[in-house]
Amino acid sequence: MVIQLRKVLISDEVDQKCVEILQKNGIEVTKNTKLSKDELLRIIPEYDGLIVRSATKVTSDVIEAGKNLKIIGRAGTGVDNIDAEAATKNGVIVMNTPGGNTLSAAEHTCTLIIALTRNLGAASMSMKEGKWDRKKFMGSELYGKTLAIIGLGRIGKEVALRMQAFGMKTIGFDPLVKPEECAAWDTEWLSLDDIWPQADYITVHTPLIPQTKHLLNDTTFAKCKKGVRVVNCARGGIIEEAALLRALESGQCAGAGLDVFVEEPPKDYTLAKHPNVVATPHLGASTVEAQTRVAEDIAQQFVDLVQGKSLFGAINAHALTNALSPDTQPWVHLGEKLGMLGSLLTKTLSLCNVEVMLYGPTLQNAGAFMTASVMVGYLRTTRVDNGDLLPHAPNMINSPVLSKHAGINPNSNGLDQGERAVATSQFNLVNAPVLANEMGIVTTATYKGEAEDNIPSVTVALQGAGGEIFQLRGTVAGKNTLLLSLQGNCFSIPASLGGNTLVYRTIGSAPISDILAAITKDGGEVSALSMSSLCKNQTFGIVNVASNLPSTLKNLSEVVSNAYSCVL
Ligand SMILES: NC(=O)c1ccc[n+]([C@@H]2O[C@H](COP(=O)([O-])OP(=O)(O)OC[C@H]3O[C@@H](n4cnc5c(N)ncnc54)[C@H](O)[C@@H]3O)[C@@H](O)[C@H]2O)c1
Ligand SMILES: O=C(O)[C@H](O)COP(=O)(O)O
Repeated sequence: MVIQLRKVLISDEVDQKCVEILQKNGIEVTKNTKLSKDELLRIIPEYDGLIVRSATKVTSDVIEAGKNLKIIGRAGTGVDNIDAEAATKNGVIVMNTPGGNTLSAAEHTCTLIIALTRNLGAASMSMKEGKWDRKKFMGSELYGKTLAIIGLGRIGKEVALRMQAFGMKTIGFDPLVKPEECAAWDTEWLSLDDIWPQADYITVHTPLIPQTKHLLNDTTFAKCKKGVRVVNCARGGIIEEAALLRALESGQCAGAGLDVFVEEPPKDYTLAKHPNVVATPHLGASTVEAQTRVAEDIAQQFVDLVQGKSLFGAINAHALTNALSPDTQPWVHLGEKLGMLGSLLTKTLSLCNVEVMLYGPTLQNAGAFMTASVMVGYLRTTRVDNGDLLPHAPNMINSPVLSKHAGINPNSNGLDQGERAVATSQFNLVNAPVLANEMGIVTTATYKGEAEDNIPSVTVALQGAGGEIFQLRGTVAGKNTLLLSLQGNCFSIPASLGGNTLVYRTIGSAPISDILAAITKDGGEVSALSMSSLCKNQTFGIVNVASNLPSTLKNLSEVVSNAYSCVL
């Protein structure tokens, strides 16, 4: 999958370095940070790429309107303002810049902890009002206190290291970090239930996901020490705002440092205005250094992706890992072509399993992209044929997905009579695995070592609901994609897969001269024909057509059992 980016829109305040790097690499850039939602919807079809921070809400309607959109870049960490599921289904890569603002966010968290413990916000406000109130703002030391860190990832770790310098004991919880890992940076891993009663300070550094939403609520506040102080520099909603207000009012919570809010900007400022709250307007990443870093990172990541060098930062393109190098491109094309052929030749199969078997060391790590590319080809062939049927039987599960993504009216039976080969290009390595899964198709890839004939190759087994299996085997020679066998029927001279192609199956054998004559009568000009061996009383043929594809296969259909035309 070669990604071409001609035009990129930057719709949030991103450092100018981003523009410079993209332009230097031949990408046209528009920066407009004042777009309304309607304006964004109107202009997004012009762009291949979109770069945002947290202000632009990249909702499913924006993604669907972005007909040319290939990538959405987040100059920062959190991607919760981007509908990543909609992006995946539409084949759009979502990419962030992990780590670019870690230090700034960690420093801001530490600032909030320190500000809380010495009443900095309120004391400073009172000075501005001309007051000299020393008694009111008695603070407490951090030395010897326990800081609980929920989420021991990049920022959590940096906060621990910094607050240890104040003599704080750091404890924490993270389901994905092992106790020995955080012990290496002097942080004790504890369960949440063990954490609540021990913590003097709690800081959260997780994404906002169902498991972390309202992690601190009435119940968990009640388990904490009276006078616990809390900090949220991660995402609004990890600490339930209403519960926090109640805990502040009752004194169960002595103070809160908040950089993020459920609604930004908040409609209701009650929490921010509370005397025991230090609040900032989502400033964790707002430093010159972090903004320069994330701007450079996202631009360079775009350029590296276009140049096929790296997929760093992509969060939804698992199948693209290992798929970018020029050496793998012919294999990706082979997968697509085997998927298309398989789809054509198994019209009545209600597909439920696809097994991709990989032979030869070059394909050892190719499972994800080969499976995805087979599914791309399979799904794209929905409308390929000589115009009569969908090649795979639609069912309750797959038809809405197929219809939507192939642009077919779900209320019609599929194609209009006479409709010709039209591959749907919406399918790509990003969305095909997800859509296949949604259609109830289970895909597996297995590396099998060397093939018996030592040819590096891919065998695809398509299995229907009744257990019937259709197998295709192919290989790559240089940039050429070749078919080695269909259903075990071998092509002694591998069939070249590419361009305008006719595919046929005969029961028993049929004279080549009759087949060639029929194609000529149908209006096709044959440039090559490869015929398989006769096996299980059938043969297959692949015909490369030099002319346009014939508009009818009437004559060919009279001498073979099945005939199809497609563009491979
Ligand atoms: N305020 C800001 O300006 C600002 C700046 C940068 C990042 N952030 C936010 O900070 C948060 C952390 O960022 P990061 O770069 O450290 O991310 P990260 O991915 O490095 O770390 C997040 C950690 O949370 C852990 N986690 C997931 N579910 C959990 C759960 N149920 N309980 C405990 N831990 C859980 C993960 O395992 C991971 O280790 C994100 O929400 C990010 O959006 C905010
Ligand atoms: O997740 C992030 O990177 C931070 O929340 C920063 O958001 P911002 O780019 O809008 O400042």
